[in-house]
Amino acid sequence: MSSTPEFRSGFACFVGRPNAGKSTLTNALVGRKIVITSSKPQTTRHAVRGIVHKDDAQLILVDTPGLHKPRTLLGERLNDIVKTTWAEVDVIGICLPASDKIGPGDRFLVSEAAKVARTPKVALATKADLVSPERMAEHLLEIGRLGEAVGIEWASVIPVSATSGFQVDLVSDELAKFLPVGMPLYPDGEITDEPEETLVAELIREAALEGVRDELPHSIAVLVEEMNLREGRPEDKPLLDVYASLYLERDSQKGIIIGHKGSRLADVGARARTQIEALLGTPVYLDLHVKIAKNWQTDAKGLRKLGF
Ligand SMILES: Nc1nc2c(ncn2[C@@H]2O[C@H](COP(=O)(O)OP(=O)(O)OP(=O)(O)O)[C@@H](O)[C@H]2O)c(=O)[nH]1
Repeated sequence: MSSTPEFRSGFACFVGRPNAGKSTLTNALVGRKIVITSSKPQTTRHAVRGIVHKDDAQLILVDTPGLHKPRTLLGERLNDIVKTTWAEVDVIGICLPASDKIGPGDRFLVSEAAKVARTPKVALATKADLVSPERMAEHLLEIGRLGEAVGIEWASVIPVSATSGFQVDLVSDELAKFLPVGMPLYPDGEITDEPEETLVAELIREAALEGVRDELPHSIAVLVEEMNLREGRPEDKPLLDVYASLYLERDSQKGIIIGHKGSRLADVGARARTQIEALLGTPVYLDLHVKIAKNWQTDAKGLRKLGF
């Protein structure tokens, strides 16, 4: 038998009241890197915030909308969505900043999380660098008591500082323990901390290149012209409008990309749209136009912008 531990892959999300340090911890874990790839089917319909690549695991951090005390039916529905996510991930990290006393906001979140009984929960005492060891000890006791009060058995309780790096690796090790054994869901692909427009452009480019990479090796560039949430949509049914141009170098390449009666371009659009939705966690309307980049070829800055 091999002594190599099995590879694990799966999903985690961070829960915590505003300012609890979720984003900072996500960035620290991911190392400011977000991996985007289009060569594998996305396995989550939630927004991927970052992917932690470890030797023996791949931890995909997904985003959830904030949970609020429901005052309306819509509020309740939104909370249902959040709890569905909590039930779908493999482990939940609950961020409780050591710099603050546990308050009603924390209590509400933790008691809601307790209702998602089957997902393991790791308590993270964030912002450890801001407090004395005595205060941290007190905080850890409070966390223990809070768990008991709401019926959560913490899988572990970890002090961590995202800004100093203290125990950030321990957090990823601990979260990874709860992932199922499985192959990486994302390849070790391109790593970037680019803004969303660039990531979206890259997804469209990948979709367009699929199957024609040999014919059009470096000839496709994509520019996202505009990306906006459509106005007037109900809060629980957002739609993101994405207007993008797909630039080719020569007229003769148009046929390859567009296909018979536009069939290939329609496929490219559909594939890209699915990917963008998985990345951003929002339904997307994608308007994709094919253009020739002749004018760009004399414009060095424009070419660079397009990635030629
Ligand atoms: N000193 C210190 N500050 C931190 C740490 N983590 C986060 N912060 C700060 O705390 C503030 C909130 O951090 P965020 O990561 O944005 O918190 P969040 O939970 O994502 O907040 P929301 O997006 O509002 O839900 C920021 O000013 C961070 O710089 C930490 O480990 N140490």
